[in-house]
Amino acid sequence: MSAIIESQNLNLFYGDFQALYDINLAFEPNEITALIGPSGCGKSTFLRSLNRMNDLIDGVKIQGKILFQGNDIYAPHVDLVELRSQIGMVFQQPNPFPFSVYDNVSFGLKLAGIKDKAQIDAAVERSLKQAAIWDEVKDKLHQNALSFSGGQQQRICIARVLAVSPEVILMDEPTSALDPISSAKVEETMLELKEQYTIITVTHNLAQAGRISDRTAFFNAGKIVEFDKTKKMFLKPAKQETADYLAGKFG
Ligand SMILES: Nc1ncnc2c1ncn2[C@@H]1O[C@H](COP(=O)(O)OP(=O)(O)OP(=O)(O)O)[C@@H](O)[C@H]1O
Repeated sequence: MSAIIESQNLNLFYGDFQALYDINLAFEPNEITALIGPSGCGKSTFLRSLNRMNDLIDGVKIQGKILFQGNDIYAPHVDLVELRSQIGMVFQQPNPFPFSVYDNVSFGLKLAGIKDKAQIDAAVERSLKQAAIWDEVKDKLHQNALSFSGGQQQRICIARVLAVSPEVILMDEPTSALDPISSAKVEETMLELKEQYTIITVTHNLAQAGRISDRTAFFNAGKIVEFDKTKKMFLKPAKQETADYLAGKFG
């Protein structure tokens, strides 16, 4: 299989501080990859590099390449709105806009210039169904998204990403702000979504990584220590450092 998105010798600096060192990771389509590691090891920084969210931060310097479908996303003239519709992101805190469910989910389509109401209605329904929230909101599409529970808001945010038909979905601790039942629903949704999308998720929850991910990348101090199939890494890690982290000896 060939990777849908990959980093090649990625180094990232915040001013003088180097946060990532020579990261080479290739992500297979239709898989969930978990990024794990102790606090501050660079997981979120790496995730944000994959759709250029770090561009928003002053003083960031990036070396190396991120190839998406073979093309360097840091090449000049890359359209960032288009890039972020192909590589969407879901954040730790559900962050719906303070307007209706319908307006949240259709936001990206309208931004892309789509005006046909029937087309927008169909995309809103498809996305909410894929995000496993349709049944809960179908009669409340014009209710403010902020009036729903945290778990529902997170699935509305997932639907907002899906509406613009991404290939890759980046998730930064998507369940850590949720109660266990909402978390389980989001995990179930992720497993359904991988049939059609590629998911890369940061998680502090090793049990969650074990439950839902196909592969795991273990970061420590800005470097990749180990990257392998999750079952293999969790049962028989290649490096002592990984074994110690998985055993809870640090981090
Ligand atoms: N905007 C920034 N400016 C300067 N340094 C930053 C910035 N964002 C992150 N860092 C530093 O880069 C390093 C990696 O941070 P990052 O948030 O990527 O780690 P993480 O593994 O995602 O951590 P956590 O699990 O706590 O979220 C840390 O030392 C952090 O302090």
